[in-house]
Amino acid sequence: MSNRIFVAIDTPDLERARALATRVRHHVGGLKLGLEFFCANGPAGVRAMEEIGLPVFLDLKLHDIPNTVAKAVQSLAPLAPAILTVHAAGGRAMLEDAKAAAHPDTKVVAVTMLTSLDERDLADTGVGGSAHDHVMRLADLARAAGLDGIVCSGAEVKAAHRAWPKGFFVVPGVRPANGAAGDQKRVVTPRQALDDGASILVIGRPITQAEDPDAAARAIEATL
Ligand SMILES: O=c1ccn([C@@H]2O[C@H](COP(=O)(O)O)[C@@H](O)[C@H]2O)c(=O)[nH]1
Repeated sequence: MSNRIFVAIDTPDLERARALATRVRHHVGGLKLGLEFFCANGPAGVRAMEEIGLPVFLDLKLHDIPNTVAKAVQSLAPLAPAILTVHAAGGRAMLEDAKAAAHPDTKVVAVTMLTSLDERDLADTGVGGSAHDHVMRLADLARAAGLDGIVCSGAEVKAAHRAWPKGFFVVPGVRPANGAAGDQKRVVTPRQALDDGASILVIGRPITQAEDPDAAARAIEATL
């Protein structure tokens, strides 16, 4: 994949999503559709976005008992997304069953620790220790369960890549130098994330909220 930016199309409005994706399509390598889009538009919306001709990453962060997640992944298989997310915290059986139920061409990746969280948030959920250790633990679990890779922040990707050289590493929480972090707490620049081993970068608001999304995507691409 020559362009490793997946633009996060976070809107419930299909027409806006289509317009945005069409506008930036020459400066990104794929489209990331998340819960906001999927809850509003469902599989038909995903198919409409696939027509734009870029790989689609379905970021649904599935997390439930193994049987429920496996059935959900099975229902999504006809869409054959390039990438699909589940939560690593669902445990080994859930991860194994999700991978087994997915379309064979879909990379199933496990969300480790959301980039909007820091160590204080982690402690609030009853998990002690560092973000680094938590991500590494969940990365080990994802690998043992046969997944293709993980979602982590740029702060952990170097260590995760070293421990899992063949893993696929999705890095959100990416901001151009001096870009507004918004609700993201573990943030790195696109260049840093790639240098440290990211397979793809997920970038939303720095592109989609820019006055000229096409120019913003082009400017980020130029830094890579
Ligand atoms: O840990 C995670 C996992 C997923 N995301 C998603 O990535 C984008 C980021 O959007 P920005 O506007 O660039 O902040 C968004 O769709 C999240 O759902 C994440 O941010 N962190």
